[in-house]
Amino acid sequence: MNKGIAAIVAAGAALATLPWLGLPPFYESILYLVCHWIVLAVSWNILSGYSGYFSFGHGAFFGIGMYASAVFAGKLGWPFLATLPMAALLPALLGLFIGFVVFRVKAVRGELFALLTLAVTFVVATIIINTPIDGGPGIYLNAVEVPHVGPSPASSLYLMILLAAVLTLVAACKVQGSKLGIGLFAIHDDEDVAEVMGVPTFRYKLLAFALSCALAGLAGGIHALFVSYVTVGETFNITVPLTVVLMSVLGGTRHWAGPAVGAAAITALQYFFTAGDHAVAGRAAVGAILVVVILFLPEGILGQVLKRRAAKRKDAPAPAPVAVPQAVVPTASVRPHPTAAPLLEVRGLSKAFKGVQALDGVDLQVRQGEILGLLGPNGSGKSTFINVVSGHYPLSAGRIVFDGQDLTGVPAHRMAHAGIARTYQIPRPFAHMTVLQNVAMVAMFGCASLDEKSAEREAWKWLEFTGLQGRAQALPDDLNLHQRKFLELARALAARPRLVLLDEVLSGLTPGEINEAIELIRRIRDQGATIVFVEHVMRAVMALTDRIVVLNHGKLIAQGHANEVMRDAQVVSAYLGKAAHA
Ligand SMILES: Nc1ncnc2c1ncn2[C@@H]1O[C@H](COP(=O)(O)OP(=O)(O)OP(=O)(O)O)[C@@H](O)[C@H]1O
Repeated sequence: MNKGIAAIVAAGAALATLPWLGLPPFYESILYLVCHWIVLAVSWNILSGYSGYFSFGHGAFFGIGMYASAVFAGKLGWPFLATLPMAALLPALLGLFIGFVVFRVKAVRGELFALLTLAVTFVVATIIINTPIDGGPGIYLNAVEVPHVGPSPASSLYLMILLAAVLTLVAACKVQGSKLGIGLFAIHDDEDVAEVMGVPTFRYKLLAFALSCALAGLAGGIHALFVSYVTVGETFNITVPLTVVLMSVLGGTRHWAGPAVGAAAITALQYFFTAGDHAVAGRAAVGAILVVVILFLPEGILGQVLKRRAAKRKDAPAPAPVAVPQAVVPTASVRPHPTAAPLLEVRGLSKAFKGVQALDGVDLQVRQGEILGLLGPNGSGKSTFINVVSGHYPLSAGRIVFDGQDLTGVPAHRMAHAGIARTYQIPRPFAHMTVLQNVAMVAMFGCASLDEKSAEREAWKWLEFTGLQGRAQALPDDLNLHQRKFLELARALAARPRLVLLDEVLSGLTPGEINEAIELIRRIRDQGATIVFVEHVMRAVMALTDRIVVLNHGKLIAQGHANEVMRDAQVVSAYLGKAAHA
């Protein structure tokens, strides 16, 4: 059991003794509310905080849970405990359905997802009030027997919500520490890159959404019995989503415990002011605190504490350098045989953007073990080629066959699993992950598919290889361009790919840095990787490539040995005049 889960279980066990301590009922009722909001805020955070998909529909899932228990126990006479699985299942199914439709559409991210989920709340409310589920008058649960979990009905309700809070916290903690959590954090920072690095983004978002909805529904089911009278007006309003967002932002969304801290703080504050008959002042105080937190602690209370601790760790001496592993010691050069089998074969590859034919029927083979230079004037389609072959963009026509496997139209994460890795011309690291985490996550999700510990070891190896080991705990924003480019390289290599697509890794580097990078690329090939190399720096092209192909207006106009291709009249007129000045 990890430390977080042990702490949650220990705290839960201690709080479970409360009903037998003979304390005034006041404690149970305030703790009920704290646990209630912990379930709602922490469950919301599993999707929205971790992956950045802010949902304003949490009220709908909570409300469906309430109505599930109200209908099954209040109207149909089910024993209350038997209604709770339904209270969790029904919102989870709705979440899966919404996610299945919405998560496929790239345009529905950010504020559109928030608005869409808010709209779901009103749609669900309208259906419930206009059908026999409620029909208007609300549902009474006075006659429903409270399960005898504790010494009194109030303490039984408290114990049930306490158990739900423990479950929710354990789930959030487990998710955060798992591959799912790391994938969700990557989605948060850059979903397209996460997919290209091997994260099955669609599946992960669906899983997180379903879990988040199920836990909100569970809180709703218990709350139906707590309030004992359920109405649409009181259930499906903006209060639940707004409150959980505020609690999570206050506590911090990047840690499972953040929303729990926010939930405890805001509930206690509101209770304090309400008990003193100053409810309005209480709301104003909560609002003022939030303004201060958003302005001065954008990562929330817990986020700030963790940041300070991380900063202290960064100041600590760097861990002893890892021994340079065997794999990075240059071996005898693995030059491709001229008749080596093609690792990648594209046929009729085309990509059209609105009004622009970026790739137009490109046929190309990349042989096992070669460094293929991809050249062409600006706008000729080189980056688009990499974007299409790595799955970043869907192709418009053509076929992609990799190692005999037809990868046409498969999602980008499957291309990564098959062994294709890439760098971005403008580095796109995951901004909230350290350099080490950026590289380790690719070792977990890419072709290597390592477990967390092995992935970290692998990441150290590539940081050592690229000379970034001293910056392992830095955030990408703290790196200069040279280091960010090498981070891109380290990430691509940590996947243990069979084909590496390098998109202008040398642009913007000084001559000394270019020499270093050329040496590095040689060493990558010497380990057996096949490389497609987009570059304008001609001396690097001449020094590194076995073969080059030249694109112009999305069409392949020449291919062969660099010396021959450079003399081709079409290449000279389309590209070389310009390249000479690059
Ligand atoms: N996302 C996009 N949306 C619309 N048009 C695009 C997009 N990406 C590329 N293009 C267009 O496709 C064409 C090819 O662009 P691409 O970036 O592949 O060229 P390139 O050869 O890599 O150029 P450079 O050397 O400047 O990087 C250009 O006309 C470009 O404007």
